[in-house]
Amino acid sequence: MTIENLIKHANTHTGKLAINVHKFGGSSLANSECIERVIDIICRHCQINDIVVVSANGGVTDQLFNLCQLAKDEVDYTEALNNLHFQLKGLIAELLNEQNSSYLTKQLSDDFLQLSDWLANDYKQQRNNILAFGEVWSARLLSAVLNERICPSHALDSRDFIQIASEQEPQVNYDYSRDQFNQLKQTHQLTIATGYIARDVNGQSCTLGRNGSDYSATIMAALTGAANVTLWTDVDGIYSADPRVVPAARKLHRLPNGVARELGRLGNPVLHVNTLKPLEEHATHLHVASSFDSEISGTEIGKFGFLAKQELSVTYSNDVLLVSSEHLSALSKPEAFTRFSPICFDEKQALMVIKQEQQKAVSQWFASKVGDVTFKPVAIIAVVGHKVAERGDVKARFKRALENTRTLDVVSSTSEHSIISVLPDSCSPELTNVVHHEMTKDAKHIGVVVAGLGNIGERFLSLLPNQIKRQSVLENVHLVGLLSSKKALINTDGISPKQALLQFEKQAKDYDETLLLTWLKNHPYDELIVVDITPSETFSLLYREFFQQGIHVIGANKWAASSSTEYYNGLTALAEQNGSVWLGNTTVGAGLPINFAINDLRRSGDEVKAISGIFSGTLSWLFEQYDGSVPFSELLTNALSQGLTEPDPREDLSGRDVQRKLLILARLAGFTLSLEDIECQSLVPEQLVSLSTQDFLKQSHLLDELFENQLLQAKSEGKCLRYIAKFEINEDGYQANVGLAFLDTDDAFARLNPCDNIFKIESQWYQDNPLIIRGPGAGRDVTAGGIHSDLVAICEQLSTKQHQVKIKGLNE
Ligand SMILES: NC(=O)C1=CN([C@@H]2O[C@H](COP(=O)(O)OP(=O)(O)OC[C@H]3O[C@@H](n4cnc5c(N)ncnc54)[C@H](O)[C@@H]3O)[C@@H](O)[C@H]2O)C=CC1
Ligand SMILES: N[C@@H](CC=O)C(=O)O
Repeated sequence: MTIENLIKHANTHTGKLAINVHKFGGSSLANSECIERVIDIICRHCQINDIVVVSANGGVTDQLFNLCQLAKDEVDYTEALNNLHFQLKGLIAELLNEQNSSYLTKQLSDDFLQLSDWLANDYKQQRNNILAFGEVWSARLLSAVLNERICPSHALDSRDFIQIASEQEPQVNYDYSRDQFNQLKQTHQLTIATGYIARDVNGQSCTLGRNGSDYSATIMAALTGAANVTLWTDVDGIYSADPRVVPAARKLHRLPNGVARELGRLGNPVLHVNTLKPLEEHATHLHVASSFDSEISGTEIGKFGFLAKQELSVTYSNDVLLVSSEHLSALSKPEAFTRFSPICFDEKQALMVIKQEQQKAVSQWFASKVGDVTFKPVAIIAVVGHKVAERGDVKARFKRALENTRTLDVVSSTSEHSIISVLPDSCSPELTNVVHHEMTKDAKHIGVVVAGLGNIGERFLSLLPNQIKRQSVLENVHLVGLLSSKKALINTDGISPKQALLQFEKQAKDYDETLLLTWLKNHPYDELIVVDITPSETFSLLYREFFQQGIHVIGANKWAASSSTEYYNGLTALAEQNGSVWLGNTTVGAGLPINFAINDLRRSGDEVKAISGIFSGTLSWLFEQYDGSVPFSELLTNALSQGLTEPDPREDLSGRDVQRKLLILARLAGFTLSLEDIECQSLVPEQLVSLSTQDFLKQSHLLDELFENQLLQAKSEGKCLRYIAKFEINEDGYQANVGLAFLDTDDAFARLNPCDNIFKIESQWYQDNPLIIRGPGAGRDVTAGGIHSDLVAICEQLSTKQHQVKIKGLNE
């Protein structure tokens, strides 16, 4: 959706649309290329009544700091000033047309006159005003570009409406700020507001400190009651450890509010503790997303259920101090807490752990008291997760991970969401990796969506609870979606496998493909598997979307694997490109390991020369039993009711199902062909071809005479009826066909149990004595079992797959 569409919408419905706040950090606005990306994100993700909060263009605040420092040191800053002016003029010229560019350049030049004057005469008093220029220029430029190209927009200087108590105590005066904002906000225009800056009660410019623009964004959300705040940044989410230190860190897709606050408190570089404060009393969801790849789903912070509460992460800090003093007793605990929010506090040992930057304030506090205080540099390592302090298993694992490490005996965090160990030496990357591995080694969460709840799908689901219980590799598998052709139930927090069909019956909503695809794009799982147990070609056309998102597919559905050569090759290439696993071992022979065997022969260097046999459980069941005593149509109805046939049995009788299976196997053996290359004999008479399935079943008695005649003829030659598939290579390439055959009654293909399939594989290694695979080739149990086998196989593969962390500057 582009913003133009939303403008139309906004003109009539502005009041009804929920407000979202989007914040772009400095690195996301560093140059014209980055700003173009931001504009693209705005077009795709913003509504006209949203608020965009911006930091200064990357590097500008540092340059302003530097100018202040040069002024203070009385060093000539002319060149640095000119360079900054030149850089900003260049950015304006690159992004705007001539008219707008000259207007903005003039404003910029006026600002530089003011800046020069302040630096020369009043840099101390005007320091915050000088720093504020960065955000003002950034907001002004972005707003001008949007106005020129995209939509009406206006820039606001947050100092004109955000009022805080003081720079040291940045509590917001919400009533005043909201009032001011409402007076300044223009309807039907996208608001671009400056981050990082505000004014105190005396009207002085203030800055909001580290991650100040994030704080501005959440303040804006609290002022406007926004539904979401997205922090667009240079990382694509919050990880279970700093990914620059721990390469195996996993993205935390959903963080409960309390856990996020604790991560911020312990110094997470993305989440500052102030950022979360304004949201404490609101139902606003906070997102962290990458402005460098807006399609990747980031981290969502809010209120979540069980699954998000299971997540653990590991964080450390080497910039902390152990404070010891007899005053740190129970009596002074409340005061110490109010003043310093220490990381750890142990009243029995009379010590606490604080951040290094708090040393001065703590010393001043102790100065008014009698007795000594000592500060000792230490480090901390912490495991953070929902109420971990109450989880004995987590504590035990944490202790085990620290077995060979020297620790001080202080582990009482001041939060229920962390367990902390204090280290006398700095925390090394090795230790962080060891602890992270121990805490998260079995935490890869795999979501499963099951499409098709019919004959086979239902049996697959009935086996699922026990499979999850018994197969350790399925331990972290969560059933999260159920789809039929008309209804869908998606529950990000998991659907109970035991109650799956009941919950589906009660809670499923009308199937909406757009909603489904949106959810799939943003799902919060480490891996997602779609199990396609539908007979639907339409559903198989979604595989492209799935593979584009790196989603894995288990297909019992044969459509995709037997699609045109071009489409099939495109699909397999796409899957490989995006790390998606596609398994479809039940597409041929139901649960029999035939696809697996051919794949394995090829993978290990053998060359398949011919594949033949009986590939249809349905036709095997029918012909093994059809002796003329019972009409053919009656047997067919019986096979249908046992779940042996395709939903429409003409798929079997026409030979199409067998034709598809032969194609799938030939492709697995490494040959390039398509359905048209396989000759197919249909057993469906012309007059039954175009009826609905219901009408066909009603008219199926019309099959009886045809099959009786075939049987009589076969018998007259001392033979029996079987439907055979055959692929073989010859001098011209290959030959492939499926059709009815009269076989000797003692032929290996004729002496099967009803419903059995038989596959004969001739290859370089199996020349004189072919490889034979035989067994039931259709039916609920064997097929559902085969799909479970694929599920276990995929989960095994995924358990060793490393997640690719995307961090600008690290691996991009
Ligand atoms: N019966 C057998 O022994 C074997 C069957 N298969 C394959 O298993 C698949 C399922 O077969 P059955 O369970 O017998 O079929 P069924 O007709 O009993 O059930 C099909 C299910 O798919 C759902 N569905 C149809 N179109 C859909 C769509 N576009 N989106 C979402 N759901 C959709 C239907 O609502 C229904 O729940 C077929 O592709 C079949 O070829 C594979 C191996 C063996
Ligand atoms: N109708 C099919 C079912 C499985 O694919 C068959 O009988 O082979």
